[in-house]
Amino acid sequence: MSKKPKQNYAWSGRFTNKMNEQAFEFSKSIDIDKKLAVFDIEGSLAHLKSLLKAGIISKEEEKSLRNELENIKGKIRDNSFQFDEFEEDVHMAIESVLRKKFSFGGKIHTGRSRNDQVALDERLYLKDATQKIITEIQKLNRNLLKRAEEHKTTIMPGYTHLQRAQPVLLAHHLLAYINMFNRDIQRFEDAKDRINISPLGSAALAGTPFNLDRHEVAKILDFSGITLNSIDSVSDRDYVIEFISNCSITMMHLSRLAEEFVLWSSHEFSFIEISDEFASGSSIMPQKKNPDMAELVRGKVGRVYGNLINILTIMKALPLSYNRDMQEDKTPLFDSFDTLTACIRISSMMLANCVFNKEKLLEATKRGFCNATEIADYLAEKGIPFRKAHEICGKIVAYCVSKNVTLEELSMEKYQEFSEKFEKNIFSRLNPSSSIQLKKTKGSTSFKEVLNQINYWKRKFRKADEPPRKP
Ligand SMILES: N/C(=N\CCC[C@H](N)C(=O)O)N[C@@H](CC(=O)O)C(=O)O
Repeated sequence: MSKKPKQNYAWSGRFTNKMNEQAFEFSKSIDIDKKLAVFDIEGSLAHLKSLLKAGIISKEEEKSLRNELENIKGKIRDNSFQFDEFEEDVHMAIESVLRKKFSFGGKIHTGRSRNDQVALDERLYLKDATQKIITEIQKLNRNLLKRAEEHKTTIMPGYTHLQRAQPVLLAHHLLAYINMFNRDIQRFEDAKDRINISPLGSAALAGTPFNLDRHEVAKILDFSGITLNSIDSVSDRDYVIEFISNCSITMMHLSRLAEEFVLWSSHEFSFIEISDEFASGSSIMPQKKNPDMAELVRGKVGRVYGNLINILTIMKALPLSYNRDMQEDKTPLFDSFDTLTACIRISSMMLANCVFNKEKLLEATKRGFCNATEIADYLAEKGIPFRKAHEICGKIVAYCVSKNVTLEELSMEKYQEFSEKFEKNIFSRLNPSSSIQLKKTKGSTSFKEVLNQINYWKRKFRKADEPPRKP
């Protein structure tokens, strides 16, 4: 005997039969969108005020509904609220409590549709999520700055094409990440302008004949304004796309850091030792210490990129305005937030707890001809056109490769065979520390410039920590 689903229909007037059980299971979203419950209630509380002002509900009705909504909110917060699994979604689940409790409970949905309601809930969720992500990135950047300051004189090879290129300061390398993550913060900040607009009052798509003060509702919910077009209000999911797109860029940056953790912790590099707390072992090979956290961060990028393609595909070619397809936006949205938050936190902890192997980092600058550009620059300073200087230096490197020696090991006579411009001071120039010291351009790896960069970020972070000035 087939089990009849107990569905609570808001549209029972129009329908003779209940929905097929499997169709109901297929289409309900309560298990996913209950994450929006607290935001849904905030929206309903603001809507109540608007209904009261428009004379649609009485003061007493407003009070009873408000108290019940606060009661549900409290239960949701302490996890004791029982979502009715026979309701289709979070909006219905909360509204039905009011409908069941009060004869006037259904008045709450006057001048409102789930179409503007869900857009509102998502925008409220995103206001919160965006600020949380920004805070997590700020913490990561502070950890990066701390490590950079500890290593403001630690020298390492800088790479291009993953080939040793020129000596740089480890601090400089870490500061590069601060710049990347700071741009991520700027992107999330910038998106706030487009999130922070209230769609409530747009109703299903056409607006409502009830005299609802949309600005008042926006003010109560701390939005900076209202959406301009009711059709766009319920059709739009750009804010979800933009958020996941911003998450994807941050994940991409995290994946680059993760990749360097994986490479640098390998025996071949031995630049860092990942703390035991953030590594794992092998069930068979006793010697192994695997950088699993970094690999997982690298791997989870796929989820967030997938979420971006998911939401872009959901929205592609959808006719205006609301379509049920859009219900599918919650999974990629929530997953992107959860995944990114977890990845930032673990990366930050791993970074804070790893040990940089200063000796190995320096040693690596001494092999691989990291100092070859110094020779070309030296000759160019002596008036030889850089192209020619490059060629001379290239020949010296080729000679060293054939003899299996370093640039430091060549004699003065040998240098002069390649160019009479060489003088004794070439040898001090080959030292990685002087290569760093001699850099003059702003933003370069010189000790002075790196210190300037450290101080720049310190000032910036200090300023961000100051309490906002009262107007
Ligand atoms: N079914 C519907 N909207 C549901 C929005 C909520 C849904 N769970 C979602 O997350 O998208 N649209 C109806 C209006 C309504 O139910 O309020 C329509 O336009 O005909």
